[in-house]
Amino acid sequence: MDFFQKIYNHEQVVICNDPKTGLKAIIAIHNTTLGPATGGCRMYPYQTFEHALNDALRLSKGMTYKCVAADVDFGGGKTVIIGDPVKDKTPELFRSLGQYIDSLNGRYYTGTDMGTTPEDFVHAMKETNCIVGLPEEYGGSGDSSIPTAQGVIYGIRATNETLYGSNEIGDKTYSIQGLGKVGFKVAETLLEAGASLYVTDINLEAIDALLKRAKEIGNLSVKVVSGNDIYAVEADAFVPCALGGVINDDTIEVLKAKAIVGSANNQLLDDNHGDLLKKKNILYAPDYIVNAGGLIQVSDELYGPNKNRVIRKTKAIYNSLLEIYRNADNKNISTIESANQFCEQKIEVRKNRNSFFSHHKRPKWEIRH
Ligand SMILES: NC(=O)C1=CN([C@@H]2O[C@H](COP(=O)(O)OP(=O)(O)OC[C@H]3O[C@@H](n4cnc5c(N)ncnc54)[C@H](O)[C@@H]3O)[C@@H](O)[C@H]2O)C=CC1
Ligand SMILES: O=C(O)CCC(=O)C(=O)O
Repeated sequence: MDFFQKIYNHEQVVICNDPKTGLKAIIAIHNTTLGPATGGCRMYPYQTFEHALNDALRLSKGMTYKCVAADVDFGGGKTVIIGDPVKDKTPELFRSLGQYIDSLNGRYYTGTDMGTTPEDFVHAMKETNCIVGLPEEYGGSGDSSIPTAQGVIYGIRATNETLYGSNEIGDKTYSIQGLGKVGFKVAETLLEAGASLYVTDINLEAIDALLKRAKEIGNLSVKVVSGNDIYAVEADAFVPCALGGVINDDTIEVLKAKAIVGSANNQLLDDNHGDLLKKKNILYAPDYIVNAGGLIQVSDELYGPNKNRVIRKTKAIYNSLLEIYRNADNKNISTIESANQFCEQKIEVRKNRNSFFSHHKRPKWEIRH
């Protein structure tokens, strides 16, 4: 497909190339109808530029929807750095990225995503004010995976409520893919509630750490499975907390879980996989609804951090998801279609208001500099 066709629905795509620091990155700004774009920065050893571009485009579009659904006055954007987070990180690389972000003059704010940590952005912040999710000692709101994990737990509760008429989480079995910043915390909460788990991670240290934590909690109902075996285990809910695209023709074929609720961005390889899940009677919690906790926290920083506001907005994930499930059921559509319609209607309303009043004066609020 032609490059411009591919980016047709995006407002702007910035290619960052700095041979002096080794930075190769793509910043994708999808839509700024609601406000300046925001979205974390992922670092991954993409095999090709095409893979990286596709990821940036899909992730930034997801951020637009996530902002609408979470009632956050931002638009959707995302950065991907092509590189290995274990070997290729340097302070200079992140300072260079900071300069590119700064060149966008407040059109885009970034922070962490898979493969990056708040500490990386302490370097980037030396070059730009447009950084969120910094460590608390640098004036940020700290680890955004905490509210993200809380949001996933609210999502699991709403799903259990819909399927079983009770939002209890402790009497069920969950299969968790990925025990990183979010997946580990979700696993911990489920174990504390008394649940049984199947877990997998390509990082064996993460698995060891969870087994150790399970011992401390006193719940040893953790079974470790390898790789793709996670899809076929008998679980009440599959909880994807690693990569996107994991819900596809192959995995839907073998999935035994009755529901999917996880933090991974872009879990469905394609939106038509939402229909396939519906056909198979697997209740899918749209990823961008349940994983909004981190976004809620980092965007809140721009008003001055306030933990109570973050907790209140993260809790709202529970009712939003119940409403999306109800609408999907009433209209006989997939849950992702139900969530998309909910967001697209809101964007349309805002677009009309923007063109009526003077849209170019955004942002209306006083952003901290
Ligand atoms: N951190 C946050 O606040 C948010 C994270 N997300 C999404 O949630 C997902 C997880 O994010 P984090 O926990 O922050 O990332 P992370 O990088 O801390 O953890 C990801 C974990 O998945 C594991 N993993 C990678 N490939 C795997 C595979 N094929 N099979 C099993 N495990 C695999 C990694 O070893 C790592 O332990 C990502 O898709 C991210 O975009 C979404 C919203 C906010
Ligand atoms: O906006 C951010 O910096 C963090 C949130 C994010 O990237 C996400 O929810 O995927």
